This record gives sequence, structure tokens and C-alpha cells, in this order.
Amino acid sequence: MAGSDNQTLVTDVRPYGEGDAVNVLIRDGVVVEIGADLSADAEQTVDGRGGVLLPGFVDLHTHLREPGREDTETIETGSRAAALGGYTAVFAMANTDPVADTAVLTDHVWARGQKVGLVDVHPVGAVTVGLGGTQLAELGAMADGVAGVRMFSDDGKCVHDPLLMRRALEYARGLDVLIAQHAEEPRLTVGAVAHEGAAAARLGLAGWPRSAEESIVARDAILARDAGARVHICHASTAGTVELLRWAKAQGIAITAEVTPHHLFLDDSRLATYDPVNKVNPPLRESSDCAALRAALAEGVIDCVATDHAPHADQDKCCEFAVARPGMLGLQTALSVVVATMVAPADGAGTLDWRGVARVMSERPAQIVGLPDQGRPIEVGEPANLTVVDPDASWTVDATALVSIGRNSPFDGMELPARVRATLLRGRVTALDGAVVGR
Ligand SMILES: NC(=O)N[C@@H](CC(=O)O)C(=O)O
Repeated sequence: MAGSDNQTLVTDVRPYGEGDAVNVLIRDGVVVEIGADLSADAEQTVDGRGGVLLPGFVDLHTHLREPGREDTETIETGSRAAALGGYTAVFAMANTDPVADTAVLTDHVWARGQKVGLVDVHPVGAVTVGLGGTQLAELGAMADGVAGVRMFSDDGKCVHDPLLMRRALEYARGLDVLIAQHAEEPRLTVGAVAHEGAAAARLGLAGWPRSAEESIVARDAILARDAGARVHICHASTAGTVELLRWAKAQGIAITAEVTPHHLFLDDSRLATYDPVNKVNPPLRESSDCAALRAALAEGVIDCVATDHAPHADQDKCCEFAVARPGMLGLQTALSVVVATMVAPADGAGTLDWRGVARVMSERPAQIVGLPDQGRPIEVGEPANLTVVDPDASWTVDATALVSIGRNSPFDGMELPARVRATLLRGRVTALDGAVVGR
């Protein structure tokens, strides 16, 4: 008998990895029942045996390259990677070509993401026209558009003019939107390609000092304080940034921050091969920075994990280190890297449990941008944006098997723990056992 076509049953899962396994019934995109002996005439049943049920992941920082560089990623291929990675919402950065600095473009990105239908693709609007850093973009028009843009960033570039940043924060406060800063004082990184430290010095690579990031984090915390605005720090990468965030939060400044999976895991010892797959902005730092970032994420000084998924074409990446584009793939490996660094690290000293994973990959990101239907508790009556994780799986990353068009994964060939088994967007299965499930 055909099942009821608006119902999905997820069986034998442990919400947040706690308690006994339960079945979860979803109807019309909403969780309607959770129970041990629950059965239902559902159209689709997801066998979650042994799985941990988490709220769907939310990525505040991804590059989908459409429009302009569809040879490296499109909204469709990026959405597929997101679904396979357990994501139900992603924020697509504005550094496309043309730049997403008008409502026409941000509304287009939103509409395209909805048409693909695998993940909610929220466009990030540019702070300045063309990411030029001299003239504010029409934040209000983008916020009022169909996409309802709620986050603005010149990511890839820093809004380095302090007066312009101040104005942006003042407007953002009025519009109740978020400015996300790529913290890099450009005068301190002219020609820089790697973290300024012993490894870069040995290899003859021009250095990107920690102070380039930290000076902007400190400045923007103070500007946000005086504007009474919220500010979000993209891809925090240094131990000093952690201390500045701790200070600013203690003052009551409305500052939040993200860390990428690669900055939690990889350090500048990776540079020794000169392989440009390890080139990224901000650069891979020292192992002491990685340790500080992990501790800050566990403690909540850093709020969340964001991928900074940055696909590039072979011709832009497989070339001399100094000229290669910075950036790494992240969507399909993020959960596994978070587990490898925070939940089940090799030394056995895990600092996050599954509830903590839900906090940093789903709840906090949704709260930071104010998404009402994401990062919600797993409870009856809540929207069924959900991810089933196999905590006992292990897999070897094969960059050629990832669904992004770019192949630039620094985790290629590594064996990583845990795997996303299923992703559900408003109750509809978008990924199952490593395959995308289309509409
Ligand atoms: N994070 C990266 O290394 N790359 C980003 C932009 C940037 O921040 O340089 C990209 O768009 O490729």
C-alpha cells in the first residue's frame, strides 16, 4: 500500500546522541510525533539505526561562485554538497562576478536556490559597491527584497576604511541586520601568501601576520560598541583574536565569531610541500593557534563553525604557491573535521558532545542571523530541518568524489570519522547514504 505522501518516518535515532533510540514522524514538514514504538504509514522511511539525530546544519559562510565562475561551483552543485554535508541552510557570500551588491542579484540567488530546492541558499549582500571599499551598497533595498538579506559582508576583502565600517554598522543597526567582517588590514598583508612565522620564513613565503586580523577585530569591536550594532567576525584564526573576543564579550559588545574546520585542524606545517591546496585566507596558523581556537569553540567564546567553502578551478589552484588562489572546499567534510577535532580527537580528550555539535553547527549560526526555522530543538511542533549522523563511520576523503566542481580539498586522502547519513529539509529527504535526493 502506498504510504501517506506527506509523511516521513525516521527510525531508530538518538536525538543529540542521548537516551534510547526513538522514531520520529514528520508531517507537512513538521515533527508531529517522537516515540519508541511509533509506526506510521509514511511515504518514506529513513533507517537511522545507530544514528545521532541533530538539527540540520547552518553554514554562515560559503562561496557558491554563481554568477561568474560556474566552472568552479554553481548554486546547484554547491547545494548538493551542502545537502550531503548535512546542511539545511547556507549563506552564499557576495564575492561573485558580478558582486551581489543589489537586490536584483540577491533575489536571483535566493530564487535559484529555492528552485534547486536542496538547501535554503541565503544570499549575503555586499557591504560596499563592487566590494570596492569606498561606497556603501544599498543595504536597505537588499534587506527589503524577496530574499530578505540579513547578513552583509565584503568577504574576500576587508571593509578597511574605519569611517565606512562605522557607517555600515550604523545602518545595520537600523535595519537589524548583521555585518560580517573579513578581518584583514590590507596594509599589513601586501603580497602575503602564508602565515608569518617560522614555516613561511624557512620556505621563503611572504607572511600574513596575526596582527592584520587582530587589529581589525579590536577596531570593529569598538566601532560596534559605539554604534550599538552587532558585528560578526568571519573565520577567526589566531589565539589573539580569541582573547579579543573574550574581552569584547565581557564588555557586553554584541560581537560573534566563527571558525572554519580547517583552522581547527590544520597548521602551517602543511606548507612544507608547497602544495597550494593549503593556501587559504586567513592562512593556516600555528598549532598553538589551532588549540586556542578549539578551546574557544568549546567554551563558546567562538560561537560557531562556518566552512568558508571556497571552490577553485585547477588552473587557479594547481600552480605556483604565490599565485594560486586562496581557498578550500568545506561543505562535505565539515562535520567529520569537527568530530575529529572536537568530539573524538586522537588523544581521546573530546571537548564537545553531540549537543555541543548541534550548538556550534546549527543553533548558534541560526540565532546569529535570526533564522526562525533553523537550529530549532528536536521537538514535536518544530520544523523538520534535520540531519542523521552515523557517529561510528569512518571514510577516506577522495576529492574527486566530492560533488563540488572545484577539487581543492586539503583533506583529500585523509581518513575521517563520522558521516552524514541523511539530511531532511522541511521533512523532505535531500541526501541519503551519500547520494543527493532530488525533488
Ligand atoms: N577564504 C579564501 O581563502 N578564499 C575566499 C575569499 C577570501 O577570503 O580570500 C574565496 O572566495 O575564494
